Amino acid sequence: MGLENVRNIILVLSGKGGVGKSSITTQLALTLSLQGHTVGVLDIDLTGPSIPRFFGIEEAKVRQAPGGWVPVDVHTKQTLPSRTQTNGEANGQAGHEVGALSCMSLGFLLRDRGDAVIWRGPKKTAMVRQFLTDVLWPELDYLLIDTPPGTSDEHISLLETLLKNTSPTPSASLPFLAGAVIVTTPQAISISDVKKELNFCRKTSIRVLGVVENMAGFVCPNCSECTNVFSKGGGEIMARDFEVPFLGSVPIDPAFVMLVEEGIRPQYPEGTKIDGQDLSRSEEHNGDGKAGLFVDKYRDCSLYPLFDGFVRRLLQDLGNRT
Ligand SMILES: Nc1ncnc2c1ncn2[C@@H]1O[C@H](COP(=O)(O)OP(=O)(O)OP(=O)(O)O)[C@@H](O)[C@H]1O
Ligand code: SF4
Repeated sequence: MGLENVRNIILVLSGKGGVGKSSITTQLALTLSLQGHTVGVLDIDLTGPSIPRFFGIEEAKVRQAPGGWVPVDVHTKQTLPSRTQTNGEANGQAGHEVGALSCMSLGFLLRDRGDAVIWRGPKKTAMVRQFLTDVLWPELDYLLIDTPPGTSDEHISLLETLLKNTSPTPSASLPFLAGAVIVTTPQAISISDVKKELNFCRKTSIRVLGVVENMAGFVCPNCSECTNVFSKGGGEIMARDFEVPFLGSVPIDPAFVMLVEEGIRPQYPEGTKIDGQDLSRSEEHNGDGKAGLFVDKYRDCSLYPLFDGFVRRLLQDLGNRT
């Protein structure tokens, strides 16, 4: 079984496509790594494997070893230089310890990036099983599984295989199926879809670790304003109704898109604040294009402080089992 080196498994689910599930998975993984944990990401969104694009490693190829596939390293364990805050105080660290991050996705196995995957149920089922059993993960604190939207053949085979090979409690030697993070957007349609996802978790006894409401507002690239484009708060109300934790709202940040698309380090106008946190930094950065580590640039993104908070809350709930 390819999961024997994994301590905790977290699923990322969404009721419908395009709500930002893969971008949330990416940011949860980067944040866990920035908190010093060793992380893996398994992308089983077979019809739209986008995780390699988010990490900027689309050209990477997975190596076949005698026991299975060797996942691609997004970055290794290392120390990044510490950041200096705008108030001039160093953050108190000699450096920032970052845990290793590796990734497996069908995207690495397709001959051409544009190749479409049009498979029937049995082939999808076989592929998901193979991804769960044949990937040679290194020792991982957390494995995040990015799933396709909705509740599909992939989900059923994923759960069948996982429930056989994981433990529902953190005490056993098997990986702990910690639960699921559910991603939604504020629009009503996506919220009604996500209710189906919450019901799916109830029926399958998957613990909901939290709901994230993505694209809840817009960070203006010209001024320090974050505007709520859609009505905010639907995700929180729904989480309350279902008695599951609400992790928080994530605004649309054009700087995050530029980071993913162009590899450009996020920069914000003086005084930009999100949830009261000042994002301006005293350091001057030039546009360093594709060069430089993705995780290092992500530290400057407005969304990182939010995810840092989400992950801390989530791990506290889980009892920080690493
Ligand atoms: N908070 C955000 N700020 C800026 N861009 C975002 C944000 N969330 C998502 N995006 C962008 O929206 C697009 C869709 O996001 P993503 O691919 O994560 O959605 P998805 O739910 O995984 O989609 P699918 O189900 O089709 O795979 C991506 O280009 C992503 O960069
Ligand atoms: S929020 Fe203000 S600065 Fe930003 S685009 Fe709108 S009007 Fe312009």
